[in-house]
Amino acid sequence: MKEVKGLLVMAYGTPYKEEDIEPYYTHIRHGRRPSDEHLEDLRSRYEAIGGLSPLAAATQAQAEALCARLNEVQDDVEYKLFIGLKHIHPFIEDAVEEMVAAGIKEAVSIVLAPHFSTFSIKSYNGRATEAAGERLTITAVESWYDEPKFIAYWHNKVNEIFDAMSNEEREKACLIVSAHSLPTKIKEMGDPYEDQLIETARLIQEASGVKNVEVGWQSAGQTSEPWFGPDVQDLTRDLYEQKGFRSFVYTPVGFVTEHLEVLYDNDYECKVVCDELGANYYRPAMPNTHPLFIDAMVDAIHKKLS
Ligand SMILES: CC1=C(CCC(=O)O)c2cc3nc(cc4[nH]c(cc5[nH]c(cc1n2)c(C)c5CCC(=O)O)c(CCC(=O)O)c4C)C(CCC(=O)O)=C3C
Ligand SMILES: [Fe+2]
Repeated sequence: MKEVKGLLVMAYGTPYKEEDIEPYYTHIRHGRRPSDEHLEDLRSRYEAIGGLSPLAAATQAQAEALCARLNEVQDDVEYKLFIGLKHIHPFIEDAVEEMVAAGIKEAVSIVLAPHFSTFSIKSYNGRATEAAGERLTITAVESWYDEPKFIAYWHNKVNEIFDAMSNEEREKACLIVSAHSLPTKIKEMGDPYEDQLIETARLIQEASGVKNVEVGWQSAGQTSEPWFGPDVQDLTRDLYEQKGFRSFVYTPVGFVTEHLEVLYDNDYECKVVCDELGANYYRPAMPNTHPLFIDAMVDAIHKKLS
């Protein structure tokens, strides 16, 4: 009989219904309730993308596709899927309890976010191992931002857009590669997050041959401490004015699906800036369950386990 192992897929989580927004936001804020104003702001952003986020369904689909593919490409292990979310049920701790209850002794985990940071991946993995204790062993994939098939997914998408432009448009077009901003203080703790995004951008540029590539940050929190910048909206204005770019192609590679940050911060906010400037806005489809993307995560898992 095949050995059974747990596949723990972790992701951010999103409200399932309107009433979930407040506890969800409170959880993100480490238990401190957001002000009515902040709550209303978040509510209106979900409303602007059509109610709630497609993230819950997308996470489920990605996790199932990953598990199915892992079981398809090898014969030694039977992977059983468990989904654990950071800010809403089923929480990471719930998934670990389910694994224990299912008699799982060994699991491999992966987070549906490509870049490592102490604020993101480290905290997901810490919660999983803490919950597991001595009861099961979890081997964690820490990052996969440079997986060749992940880069291939993005450079194919980018090339499709740039190839469809006229030569004239292409000369004045810029690719903006971005991730969720984080407080810059993480750098003092030796956090690789910023360098990993810069490396993703370099790899996409190298593979695609696109001439104009810039790194930007998005969705920064509203606190007094400094966050990574430039913000993608300010960057768009500066590039338009200072470098004369007239078309912008946004690849929010720190995310893997069309959720609030992409649908609002890119497709609404960046689009508004482009419209104001009279520049062209492009945002290729997110990876979702694209085979190249799923296989990139399969490769990352196999490398980790080898
Ligand atoms: C690094 C990172 C990722 C990528 C890595 C990963 O995926 O783990 C990520 C993803 C996501 N973040 C998401 C949602 C939110 N993040 C927030 C707030 C924050 N995120 C942060 C960091 C990150 N976030 C931080 C440092 C804050 C400030 C916290 C504070 O206040 O101290 C807030 C509060 C309101 C606001 O600021 O917008 C919301 C609603 C959704 C789901 C969207 C949907 O529902 O479709 C997703 C995928
Ligand atoms: Fe977030």
